[in-house]
Amino acid sequence: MKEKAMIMDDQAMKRAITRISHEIIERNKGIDDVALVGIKSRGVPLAAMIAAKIKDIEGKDVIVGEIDITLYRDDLTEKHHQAIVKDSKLGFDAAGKIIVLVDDVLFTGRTVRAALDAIIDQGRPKSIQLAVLIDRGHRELPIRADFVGKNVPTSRSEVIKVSVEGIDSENYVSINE
Ligand SMILES: O=P(O)(O)OC[C@H]1O[C@H](OP(=O)(O)OP(=O)(O)O)[C@H](O)[C@@H]1O
Ligand SMILES: O=c1cc[nH]c(=O)[nH]1
Repeated sequence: MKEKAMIMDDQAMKRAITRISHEIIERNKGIDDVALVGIKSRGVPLAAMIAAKIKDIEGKDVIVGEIDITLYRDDLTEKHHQAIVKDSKLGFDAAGKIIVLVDDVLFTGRTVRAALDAIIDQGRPKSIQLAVLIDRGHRELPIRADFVGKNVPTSRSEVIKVSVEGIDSENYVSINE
C-alpha cells in the first residue's frame, strides 16, 4: 500500500475527539443515560478517548462498552463485503440508554448496520447515535453519522488508514492507494 497523504496528525485527532465529545454532551443535554460503544478494533480506543474527554468536561464517568464486528472481504475496496457480528456482548444493559456507537471509518455502512442489528436485538435502547473519526463516503445503505471528525472525499480504490495509540504506536490518519 502506497502512502499518499497525511490527513490528521496526533493534534488534529485530539482536537476532533474534543469537538465530538462536546457535541455528544450538547446533543444529549449532558451525559446521563449516554453509553459509548466502540466498534472493534480501532473504535474501542477512540471511545475511550471520548470518555476521558467527557470526564474532563462534565466531571462524570460515562459507560463504555464494545462490540466486535468482522468484515469479510478479499480486499477493503471490494464491493458487497459482509459484516458479521463476532461478539455482541456490550458489557452493560442497553435498555433505556442513549447509545453512541464509535468507529474509526464510515465507508459502506455495513459494519454499522451489523452493530445496529446486534444492539437492537438485545435490548431497548432509548436511541442510537453514531460517531466516526472519518467519513469517507461510498455509502451502500441509508446510514449517516451524527458526529464526524472529518469528511474525507475518496475514490473507491483509496484506503483510509487510521492509527490509534492503544492498538498502534501513534495517532494519525492517512490516505493510501
Ligand atoms: O462502512 P464499512 O464498509 O463497513 O467499513 C468501515 C469499517 O471498516 C474498517 O474495519 P476493519 O475491518 O478494517 O477493521 P479495523 O477497525 O480493525 O481496522 C473500519 O474500522 C470500519 O469498522
Ligand atoms: O478505507 C477504509 C475503508 C474501511 N475501513 C478502513 O479502515 N478504511
